[in-house]
Amino acid sequence: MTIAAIEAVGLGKRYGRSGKWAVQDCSFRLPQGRICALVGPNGAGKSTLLGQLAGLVRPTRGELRVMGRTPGTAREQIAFLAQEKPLYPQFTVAETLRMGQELNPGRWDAGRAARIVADGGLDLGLKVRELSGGQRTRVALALCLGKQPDLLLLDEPMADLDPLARHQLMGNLLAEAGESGTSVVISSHILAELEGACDYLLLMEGGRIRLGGESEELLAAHALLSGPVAELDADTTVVESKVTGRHMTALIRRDAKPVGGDWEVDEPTLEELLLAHMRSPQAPPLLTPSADPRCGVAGRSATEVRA
Ligand SMILES: Nc1ncnc2c1ncn2[C@@H]1O[C@H](COP(=O)(O)OP(=O)(O)OP(=O)(O)O)[C@@H](O)[C@H]1O
Repeated sequence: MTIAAIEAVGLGKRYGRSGKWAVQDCSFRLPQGRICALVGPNGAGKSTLLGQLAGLVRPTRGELRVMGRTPGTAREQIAFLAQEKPLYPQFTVAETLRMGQELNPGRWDAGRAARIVADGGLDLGLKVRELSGGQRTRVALALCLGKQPDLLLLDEPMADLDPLARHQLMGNLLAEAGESGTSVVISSHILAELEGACDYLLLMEGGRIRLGGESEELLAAHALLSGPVAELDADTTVVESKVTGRHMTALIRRDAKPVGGDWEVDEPTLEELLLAHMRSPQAPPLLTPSADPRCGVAGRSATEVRA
């Protein structure tokens, strides 16, 4: 099997000796070249996991490999855009890019960094402190992509951008990552911006992975039923069901057998899938084979994971 961009087994992080676990028992793989959405409610553990992947937060437990190496020894292969987007306010945009070049000898792609800045119409002579939040995001992203990382980690990068700038920058990011085969993990609360942009998904909640794998496979592993109120088969895994008067809708895990009864059966949208899981913490976790570090064989259908 080729080396995964990320491989985590039993990963955990507890802040302080008696603090609560911010990340717990996380096991998953991210194959190389994927654009992975990392989603989950506030406090789910996304930033902590990204910090671990960047080699900035030491795991309390478990194993973590990035491109086959421990994150601390793979720093030159990783770029991390934290929520705070640390940049030197007194530097101009041009000086910031020069700093990127000097900090990344042998890896820096000046053309790519300049292109990202130019696409935003940014004046290279402006100081960082004179830029808007969205313009700073663009410069920070240029620094990350100019480094030509094998793994790009983005923690809510688009939060301070207007919808048009978000759309534009996401387009830039996907084009640049696609061209270079960079693996990307991007955390966001804006589900609409992830749909269509990401081909892989990790849903976290309470420090644990709830869903992991190819977005299309995860969607295909579920069915959205609607129809008159009726009993579902006892062996059906129901993620969420809602009754309104005599009408019922249910999101279920699909298995090999066809769905019986008089249901109208649809595939859920990504948003429906994620929201139903976030509202239903009792639903069992699900990893597709490519996301399961214990499953060396690709091509099998998604399997439920014992927590
Ligand atoms: N430095 C820290 N010290 C102590 N606890 C922390 C620290 N950082 C995070 N936590 C706790 O760890 C848990 C996970 O936080 P984290 O920031 O990783 O979640 P998140 O999913 O990124 O949240 P958000 O979507 O709000 O950014 C939370 O309960 C938080 O209070």
